Amino acid sequence: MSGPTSFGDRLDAVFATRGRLCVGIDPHASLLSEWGQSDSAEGVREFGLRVVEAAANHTGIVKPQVAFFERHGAAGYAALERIIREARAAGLLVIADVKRGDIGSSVEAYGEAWLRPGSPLEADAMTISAYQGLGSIESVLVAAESANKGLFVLAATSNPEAAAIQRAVLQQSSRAGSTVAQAITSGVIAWNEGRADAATRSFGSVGVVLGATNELSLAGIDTESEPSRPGLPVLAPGFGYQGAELSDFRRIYGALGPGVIVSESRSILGAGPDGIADAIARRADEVGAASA
Ligand SMILES: O=C(O)c1cc(=O)[nH]c(=O)n1[C@@H]1O[C@H](COP(=O)(O)O)[C@@H](O)[C@H]1O
Repeated sequence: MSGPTSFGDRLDAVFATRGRLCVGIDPHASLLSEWGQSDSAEGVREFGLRVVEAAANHTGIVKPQVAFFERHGAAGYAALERIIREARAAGLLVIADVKRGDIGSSVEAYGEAWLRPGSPLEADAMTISAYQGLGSIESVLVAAESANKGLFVLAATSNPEAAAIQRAVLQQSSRAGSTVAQAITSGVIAWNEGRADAATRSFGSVGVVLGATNELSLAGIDTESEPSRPGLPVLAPGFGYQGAELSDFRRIYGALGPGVIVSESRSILGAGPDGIADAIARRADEVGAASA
């Protein structure tokens, strides 16, 4: 096949060739110290490049968490630019974990920062928040689609505080009676189904974040019905450090399993610079077995 490939199709190819483990690049101050790096822009850069090198040999997806780079201001951003560039050059799919959200032209500018081809921070996908309404991120949905980029919209996140808002039931709109998480997920599925070439895509280019620690049925997420077409990409943090067990993968995600990206940060990064490659290789095997 020639020509540019949609994010969903690239994700499908990565799943097939490199598996579904995503390594989070979260240079916490405590980890930097364990890794023998200073808590500085240089330290986060060296940490990130080391993770990229190890990930490129054993898995297909990385997710830098922008907050840990933003702590170091402009120099932190320069470090992140380099890490993203090297990760993409090594063939990794990069999900920028930025959790942006705003309205109209403001959110459109966030989309340009992280997804526009040629932007210094260009990634393959970004995390985004639609709590101002799914319509508030329409401009980014459109821009991502035309640039063959991906989005992961927060739906049912892994943190315990999220339930009160994400499980709240909508009073108005065409999705009245749905939970917030369910309405966001249905809206994302509808968007993917509405693309002109949807029938030929294995996965849509827009996914949702569904934390593995969340009780998804209480959030109104349907994990039992036939999967949507194209399939729904699901970014799944919560395994590892936050306590969810890979042995529960099927129970948690059910029919959504084929689209799930297992994302872990501290549980892998804690292996340190000398153990990181083995830790990624081992976890990638475990994720492959649990999701097979
Ligand atoms: O969007 C995310 O990646 C995310 C969503 C969510 O619901 N929960 C969640 O923990 N995350 C991110 O996933 C990473 C989890 O890190 P660990 O708990 O160390 O595996 C952090 O970068 C979080 O910001």
